[in-house]
Amino acid sequence: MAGNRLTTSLGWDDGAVVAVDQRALPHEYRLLRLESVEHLVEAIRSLAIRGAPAIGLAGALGVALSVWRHSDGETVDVRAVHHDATLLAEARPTAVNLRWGVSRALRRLPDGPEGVLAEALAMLDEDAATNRSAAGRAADLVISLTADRPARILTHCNTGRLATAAVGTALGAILELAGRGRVEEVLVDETRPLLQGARLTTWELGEAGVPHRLCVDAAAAAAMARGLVDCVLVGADRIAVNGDVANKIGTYGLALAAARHGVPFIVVAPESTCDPTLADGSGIVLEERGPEEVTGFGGVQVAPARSAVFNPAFDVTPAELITAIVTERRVIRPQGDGDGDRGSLAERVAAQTREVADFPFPGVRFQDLSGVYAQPRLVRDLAHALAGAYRGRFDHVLAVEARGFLLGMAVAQASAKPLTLCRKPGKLPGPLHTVSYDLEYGTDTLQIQRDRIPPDARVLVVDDVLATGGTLAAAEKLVTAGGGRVCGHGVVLEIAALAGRRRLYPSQVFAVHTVGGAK
Ligand SMILES: CSC[C@@H](O)[C@@H](O)C(=O)COP(=O)(O)O
Repeated sequence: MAGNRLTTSLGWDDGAVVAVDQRALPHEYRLLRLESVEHLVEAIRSLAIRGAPAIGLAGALGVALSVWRHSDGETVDVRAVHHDATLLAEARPTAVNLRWGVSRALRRLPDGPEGVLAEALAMLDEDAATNRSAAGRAADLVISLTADRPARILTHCNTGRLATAAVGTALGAILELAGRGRVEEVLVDETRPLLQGARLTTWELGEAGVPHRLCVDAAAAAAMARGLVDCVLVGADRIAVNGDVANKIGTYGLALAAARHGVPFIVVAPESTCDPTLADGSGIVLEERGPEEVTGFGGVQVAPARSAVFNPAFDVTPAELITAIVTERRVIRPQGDGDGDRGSLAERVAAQTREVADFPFPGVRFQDLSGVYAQPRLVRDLAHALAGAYRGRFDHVLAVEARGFLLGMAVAQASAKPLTLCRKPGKLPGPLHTVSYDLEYGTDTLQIQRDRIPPDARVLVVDDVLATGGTLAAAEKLVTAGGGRVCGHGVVLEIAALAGRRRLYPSQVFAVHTVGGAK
């Protein structure tokens, strides 16, 4: 088969498993023809075939190979097949997909070689459909959680077509986003020690023409701190019932950094990666690999000979650090799932917003967001969306009294930036900056303390509703009076008919949800 290209990362060819040799990429595209279970097991152990979905499919094809080898046309040596199945299932311990693939193919043993092979090939087709569905769902979620512009995405390891039978999981979602014009750049962790990111993900992104930059694993947290990442997308090797996720070593550190910087952390995986037997991640066996993967680099010994080595291939990310797990069937919110979590952020806001006629004065249609504040996860997602819209462009949050305080605090926490309160008269001890302005109904005055916002600070102004823009324009004047600079305004709801956006021009406005008219 050498010289040919497979349309998938692995398949079946006349009594043999064929697979792209992922050890040789990106320098050489080499195909393996594996005619014995022993060779297939070795290919899985040595990461010639790798990635949870791909090794699951390899396990199923391996059972087909075993039945093929141990059949005389009339009967199958069932003992020998079960022996091979055990070897296959134990080739690597962490990805539950491997056992899933082996046992699913084994269930067709009574149907003989053709039945088992048909099952394995059906699983390849299913994986393609699974990839498409999960990738589309994850892309929708990323768009709903990030600002209305192409996203900067960080990914780890390789979760693309090499790791699956089709477009991939997390990388599939990235390609889907790129197809929708929603990717500015992908930061690719090199993924020490075996460099699946540097060798394989960059290769796949290059072939797909998606802009990307490679970084050392240790640069990921710094990239988030510098506001270069809007979202982290990774795959998984095993997902416990509570949402703890095992994935390539380094994933846990990424999740910690993402939580620190308010960056959404999304896992994309097939349902076959979910392990219903494990209540949480503490029971996941984490593969430890040989010391030579760490002591050397590119075939050159870099550490002193016989250095002791700690080389776990995977880690477990606790559910509490994960924004969402997306499969082909569902979006799981490990921190809690409720009706309010479904749909885009704008739809969720719309569902929780009530318009009240003639309040507080006749002729005014009041937008009551009380329902929004009653949904803690919605507030968290709003805060991440507002902070994400200006990521890397602000170092201070200003919240406007009164309902803006609720949101401003959440944005300050999500972005780890200091918060200043912009208050009505008589609430703050001086010295103060004061501005009076016209309201949609009447006039009002706002104040901030003079020493709160450092000179030259880049300030994100947060409020719940943008109506005429009078309040936010006044808040902007207070910021500039203190020597600061407004980088933009963030609101949950914009009433377009009142043209507040025009009043604030040229300052940028990010609104999660817009309603047409209200007066
Ligand atoms: C769609 S692949 C998902 C995971 O399997 C992937 O992120 C990963 O950790 C792979 O590890 P590997 O050791 O390369 O098999």
